Amino acid sequence: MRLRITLIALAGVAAWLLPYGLDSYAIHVVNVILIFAVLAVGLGLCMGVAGQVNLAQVAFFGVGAYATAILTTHSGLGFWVSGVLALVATVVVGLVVGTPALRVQSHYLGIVTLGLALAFTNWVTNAQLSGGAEGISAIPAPTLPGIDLSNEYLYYYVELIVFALALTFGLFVVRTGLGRRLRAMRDDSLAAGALGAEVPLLRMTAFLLASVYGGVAGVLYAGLIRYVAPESFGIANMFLLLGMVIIGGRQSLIGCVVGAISLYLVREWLSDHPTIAQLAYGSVVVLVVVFAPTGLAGLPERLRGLRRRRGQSGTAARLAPFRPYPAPAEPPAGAGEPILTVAGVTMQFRGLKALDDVSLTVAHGEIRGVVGPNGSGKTTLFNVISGLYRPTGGRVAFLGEDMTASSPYRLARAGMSRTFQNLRLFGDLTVEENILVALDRSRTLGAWRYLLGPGVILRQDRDLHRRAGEVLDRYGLTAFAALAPTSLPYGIQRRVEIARAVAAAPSLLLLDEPAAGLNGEEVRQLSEIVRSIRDSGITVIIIEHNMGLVMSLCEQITVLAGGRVIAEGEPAAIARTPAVVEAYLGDSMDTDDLPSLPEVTS
Ligand SMILES: Nc1ncnc2c1ncn2[C@@H]1O[C@H](COP(=O)(O)OP(=O)(O)OP(=O)(O)O)[C@@H](O)[C@H]1O
Repeated sequence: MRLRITLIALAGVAAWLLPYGLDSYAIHVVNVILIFAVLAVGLGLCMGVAGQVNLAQVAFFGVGAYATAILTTHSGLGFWVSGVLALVATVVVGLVVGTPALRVQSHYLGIVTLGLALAFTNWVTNAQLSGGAEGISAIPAPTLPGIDLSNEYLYYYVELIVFALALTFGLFVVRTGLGRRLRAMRDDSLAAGALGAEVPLLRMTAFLLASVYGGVAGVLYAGLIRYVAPESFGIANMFLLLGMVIIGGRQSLIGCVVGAISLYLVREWLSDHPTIAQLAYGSVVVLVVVFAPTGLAGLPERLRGLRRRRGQSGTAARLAPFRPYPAPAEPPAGAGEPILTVAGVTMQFRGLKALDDVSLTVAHGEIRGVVGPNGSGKTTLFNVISGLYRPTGGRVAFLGEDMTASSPYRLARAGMSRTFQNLRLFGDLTVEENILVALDRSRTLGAWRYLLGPGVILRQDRDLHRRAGEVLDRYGLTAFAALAPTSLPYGIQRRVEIARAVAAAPSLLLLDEPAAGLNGEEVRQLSEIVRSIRDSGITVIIIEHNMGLVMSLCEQITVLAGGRVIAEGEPAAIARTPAVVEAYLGDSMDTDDLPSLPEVTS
């Protein structure tokens, strides 16, 4: 920590003294680099941190610059007033660009945003208001009392302060709740949604953030160059920006700044050879993508990883025992009442009926098993219940409300949480951050606090870290808190996923084959964990092929075969049901002295 503060202080002093050693050309280059650095940080937030393809960053930049130019020259407004209005205009454009993000998947956004960027260049080249191909010149220099900002040495300090604020704000976002949710969405939007992250709004927020940075850079550019023309906001500069972010490291904002500095210097160096310059950027980007996919900023971490793989280091951390939840003093409210009702649900995938008129009711406080042969529709049932699939027929009611086809994040916020058959942990987040994403219930619409109440955000974050520490401790995972979950043995990853699902404070927990890939001792621990979760007041539905576990853990079992419920009842009775034995259990189970159960006819 002390080293970090010293480094920041040294960088601050160096940046403050920098103009003293520079001639007028060099300070101009530095000023332009700072503007590109602000742009790159904005693009890094949207593309790198949030994983949203954004080819409209250069258009945001253009809107900021052009709006300032138009307002100062045509409307006669002062520079700073125009700058603020230009920023508002850019944010409005950001909202428009971000709107498709509410519905369209990330890779299509590339096309949508590219279209918008091209439309912008087209408009400014042809519109009278924007001065056509000639652009707008004679933008008045910004003024500050007693300071002549037409002097680039002094303008540098304005830019430096804005850049420092922009970078600090970006880092603040990345390291707190909003940034964690954005990163979780980038890693696995499906799992993030299932934990309550409002994915569509988060996507939109990513574009809004990018637009703010684009607008700020545009205003600074208008004040520095005092002339705007279409070629500054065209596709060539968009690719330059993309190169900066890719080279620097998409996920690291500091990396984006390093990328902006290095690529702009290369551009300056090759400014007399534009064709070679384009080829050079292209080659550098390709080399980075192949040899350092995480960018320059990710290199130290990759080298550490390499050393670990060579056995020079490694974690000796051990899984500690699970500490059971204290049982609540009184039974949970509504005990015995239905918490989930699935009524006549059908799920048709083109020619295949994965679920056929499935009905079941689960009571508060129950552990329900769902079993059946491979392909019988168990996971599809979970996907319908948790909102990932919209059923072709039937209804799902949760906590007394019809929630059929509600989006996963709404169901998660209503109190439903789940794990996945094929583990969906956020691989680029640490184990602790995985838990933090689940614990954090803040609404995306509350993100305005980042601007107006950062103190509240910091306090919330401290509290979340404390609670994450408690969760990790309960699940015996403290030693793994700072590690990437994917670097851990399978059994530990399964436990992290369960801890994460429970951290979301559900009333209903869906576990999809939690024992898959676990050894005997791990299955025993799992059984203890699930029972304790239930005893703490959470209803559990568990899909499992491990019949020993299901029989010992579940109070009720629903058996699916070919997408239909073929039997339902207590474990002992299920094991005696001829249709179940025939469809699933085979004759390997000793069922002689178990009572038989009437088959469910539907
Ligand atoms: N998105 C989808 N598109 C098309 N078919 C699907 C889709 N999801 C599931 N299916 C099909 O639906 C059927 C039921 O699959 P599901 O994964 O629900 O079975 P399961 O009982 O969970 O199997 P397992 O025990 O192997 O996990 C399968 O035939 C599967 O191929």
